[in-house]
Parts: sequence; C-alpha cells; structure tokens
Amino acid sequence: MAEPVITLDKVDVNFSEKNKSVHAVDHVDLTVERGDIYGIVGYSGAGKSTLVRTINLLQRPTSGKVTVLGQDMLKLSAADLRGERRRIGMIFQHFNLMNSLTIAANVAFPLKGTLVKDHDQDGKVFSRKITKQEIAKKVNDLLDLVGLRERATAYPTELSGGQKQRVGIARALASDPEILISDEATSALDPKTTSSILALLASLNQRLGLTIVLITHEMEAVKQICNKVAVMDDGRIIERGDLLHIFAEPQQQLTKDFIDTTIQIDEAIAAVRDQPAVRNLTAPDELVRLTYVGASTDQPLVATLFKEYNVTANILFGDIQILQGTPFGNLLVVLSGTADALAQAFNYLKRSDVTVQHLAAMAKEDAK
Ligand SMILES: Nc1ncnc2c1ncn2[C@@H]1O[C@H](COP(=O)(O)OP(=O)(O)OP(=O)(O)O)[C@@H](O)[C@H]1O
Repeated sequence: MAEPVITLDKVDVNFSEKNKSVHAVDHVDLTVERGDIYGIVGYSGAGKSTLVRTINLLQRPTSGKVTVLGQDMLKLSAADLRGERRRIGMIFQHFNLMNSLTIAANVAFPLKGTLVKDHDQDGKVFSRKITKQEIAKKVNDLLDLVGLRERATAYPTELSGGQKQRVGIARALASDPEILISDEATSALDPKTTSSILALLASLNQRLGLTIVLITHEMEAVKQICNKVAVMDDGRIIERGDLLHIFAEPQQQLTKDFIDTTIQIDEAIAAVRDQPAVRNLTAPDELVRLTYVGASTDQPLVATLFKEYNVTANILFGDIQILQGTPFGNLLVVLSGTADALAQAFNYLKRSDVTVQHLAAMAKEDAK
C-alpha cells in the first residue's frame, strides 16, 4: 500500500481581523501519498494557499492535526520543525528570488551552514558544516537538473519568467526535500512556459521520487501532470479523487466547470449552436454532448449507433485528450433517428459509460 506522506486531519484555519472573521480552511481532511502529484484546484480565495501552508506550518491551524513524513508537526520543538521544513520544498508564483545575488548564489543560499554527515578515519560518523566546494558542486548539479547550468553567473533580472521559476525549483530542491509544494508556480507564465515547467515537475517526480502538491486555479495544469485532484471552494474540499475518475464522473458543478475550461467546451457549444445543423433541428433529433474516459473509446461508437440502432451521429465538435495515458473524449453531435431508436441509443451509450448531456433541451429551458 502507498505510504501517506502528508495527512491533514480536520484542519481549520480562522482569521479574525477587526470585527470580521474568515474561516479560510474549514475542517479539511487530506491524505497525500508518496509519489503523488496532488493537484488542489479552486478559485482565488478558496483557501488553497492557506491550506498548503499548514503542511509546513507556515500557517498554524486553528485546530486539527498535521502529520508530515510521520511527524506530528504541531508537537515538534522549534529546532525540530526547522529540520522538518527542510524536507518540504516550496515554489511560488512570483519566484521570491534575491535580485542582488546571481542565480548560483540564490540556489546556494539555503545550503549555507547546513550540516552534512561525514566519518572519521575509524569510520565514526559525525556532523560538520558543508564546505564551499560541496556547495558549489551541489549548486552545479541542481542547475544542471533544471537546465540552467550555463546561466549560473546571471542575475534573476536577466532571466525569463520560466528560467526564474527553474531557479526557484533548484533552490527548493537544495535541501533534498521529499515533498515539493507548488503554490501557483506557473500562474505568471505563458502557456508554453507553463507546460515546460510542469513537464520539469513531472520529471522530478519520476526521477527523484518527489511527492508534489500543486495548487492552481487552472485545471489545465492539473490535467497535464497530476494523478490526483481535490477541488476547493470556500475553505472546503468539495470533491477529490484520482484524476481520471474525477474527469470521468465529476459530481459537483464547480468540478464540471473546471474540467470544461480545459476543453473550451462553452465556446464550442456556442459556435455549434450557430450552425445550420443545429439551428434547423427538429424533434426528436437532438444536439448532445458525449463524454467518455478510457474504455468506451475502444468501441466504434458512431458506427454502432448507426448499425445497431439506426441513429446517425453528425459530429460538430470533437476533442480527445490523453490523461494519464487514457483518452478523455468530448463530442458535440446531432443524433438523428426515430424517438424509439434514439431512446435505445441513449441506453446503449449509458451502458457504454458514455455520459450524455442533452444540449438542445437545455437551450429550450434557457429560452423559457
Ligand atoms: N493572513 C490572513 N489574514 C486574514 N485573512 C486571510 C489571510 N490569509 C488569507 N486570508 C483570507 O483567507 C481566505 C483564503 O485565502 P487563500 O489565499 O488561502 O486563498 P487561495 O485559494 O489561495 O486564493 P489565491 O489564489 O487568491 O491566493 C481569503 O478570504 C483570504 O482573504
């Protein structure tokens, strides 16, 4: 069984300012297992940052229990907490680099004065301060890991946003953490750079066995690298699970909305409604959205609809993406046939784990 590395137990965070009180995190339970890339998605103000800051106690919870790598964080002494925090790296939206230092010096910064294990001639183990040479080697290796070896002597202001975030990642990895918390680390970056930073995080997860908690307001980022996702709203986790499961069967409207942002389905529906095939639709023909994950795609859906049920499918929009190696498909189609044939076809789709959303019917509802 996978090993839990982070466990939050009924964690609450209340802020009280003047005469206002904010329940930023509301009784949250969360388990992150070793090797997970766990996405926490939600709109601004949902409480994501506050929640993840309780993991390393940058934010102390008002109540609840925080266990990280087997340690009850709230019971640690100040010195032990400092040690424990070194096992939890963090990267941020605005990189938080020191502009007066070279990027090598930025990465070296958390290494200064750290203790390393050594052994004397008799093999006796002792702790000593890390040497300058050891720091230089480590910084070189880290910059290599993030693809920035050549820029060691540059200053942060000379780098692009993506390069700055790579420095942020190298610095976060300097203490060889087992966990990396990414707080909106790609939110200030363009889509292409975002993709390359996410790909770097995914490769660090694979190569170093790094467990990653990724906070974001973009489901697209979650979709690209996470194996699990939790959706946060108003301080609570309203839905959570394996990525594929959540994409296949989202229960909450907010989760559905976040998923829809990754396929721009609203724009597609608006565009499709303008097409003659939809404008001139007559009952019982229907415009529907078909959504499926994985296995359903192995069946020749459209062919089966016609051959077995005498229903034709006019595909007006299609989007098939690969999530965790599994196809996730969304089609907007006009299904035509007799009322009976359509009813049977809908049954067949349901049996095949294809979710059907009746869009034309919704349009009539909207028009009321
Ligand atoms: N130090 C603080 N004092 C008072 N209120 C706070 C504090 N930090 C956060 N809050 C409030 O707690 C709520 C959750 O904020 P939080 O930053 O955790 O949300 P978020 O989902 O991370 O949003 P964002 O992406 O905008 O940071 C908000 O209402 C915020 O105003």
